[in-house]
Amino acid sequence: MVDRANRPSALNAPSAAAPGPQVDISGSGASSKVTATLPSGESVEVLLYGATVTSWKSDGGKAENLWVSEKAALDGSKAVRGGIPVVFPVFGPPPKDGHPTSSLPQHGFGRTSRWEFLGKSTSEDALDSSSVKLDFGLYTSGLTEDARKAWPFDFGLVYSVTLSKDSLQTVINVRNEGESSFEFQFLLHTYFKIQDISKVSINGLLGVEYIDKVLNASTHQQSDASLTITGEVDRVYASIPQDTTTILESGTPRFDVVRDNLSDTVVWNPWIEKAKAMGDFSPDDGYKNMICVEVGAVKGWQKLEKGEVFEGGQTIKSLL
Ligand SMILES: O=P(O)(O)OC[C@H]1O[C@H](O)[C@H](O)[C@@H](O)[C@@H]1O
Repeated sequence: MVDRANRPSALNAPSAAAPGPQVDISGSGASSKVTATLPSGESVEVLLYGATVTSWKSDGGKAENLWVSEKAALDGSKAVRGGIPVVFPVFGPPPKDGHPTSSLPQHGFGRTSRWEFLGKSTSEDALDSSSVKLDFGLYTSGLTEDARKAWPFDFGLVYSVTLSKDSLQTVINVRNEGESSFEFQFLLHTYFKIQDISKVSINGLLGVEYIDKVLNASTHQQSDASLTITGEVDRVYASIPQDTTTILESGTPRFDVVRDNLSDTVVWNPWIEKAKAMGDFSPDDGYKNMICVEVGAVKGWQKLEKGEVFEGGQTIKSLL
């Protein structure tokens, strides 16, 4: 359990032992961000706006794993086009049927709220496998008035981002802090950086049913072991039995995406026309260098009664 009162006082207190992970806070206001770097060079950067991971470098800091648009707003004026936006409490356009999320914007308020940095915890061992965990919090009191009116529930979110040498783990903890129950959806909208979309394939979805948003939300079943991307793709794969989805480039595994207590995965690439039509998507041909593989709980709703907690997340492994 994260202690909400635990604010980082001495972020990088000197110690006699070998240097541990370095954690820094920089920028101000909506541009504030937290950066953590391991002694071996790997790093992660998290914008407080949306608790959006905007960079994750592995391989000693040499390989950036996340795609961020050159025109992404990083000043809190708009959800970040890239990195790992946090989608909560509704995925996509909210239902129009009077569901309690109906007045929220697309993908909810998680990615457009200013989160608090709750602090870091580190672990180190003799084998140079240190890791650092950064905790971020968002509570009803931290919402804009508009968001609070649109979704009038008392909740607490703690989002933990753990950087290890070859992996990044991002986990949400959702607590119902109010008197009445509420329903929500959650998704980690990860934009993976890849070299060439024409050489990418995605494994681990064989046999899974999906809703194809490009084909009028019709239902299909994944019949190929490898999904390749040759045009716009926007699919919601639901109730996936396999824990791991693998992104390959030229047949070589590049990323493993391991789901924890989340049963769905969205695969999205806007392709040529949709990429051009998005004002914050740049360069125009950036769609060749990104693929969104987004783990979540988005088919149906997660319900929490008073005092109940939901936890779910992903571990993404860079396989370079
Ligand atoms: O433009 P955004 O609100 O960030 O949404 C970007 C995309 O997110 C998800 O992947 C959805 O499945 C897509 O339908 C949507 O276009």
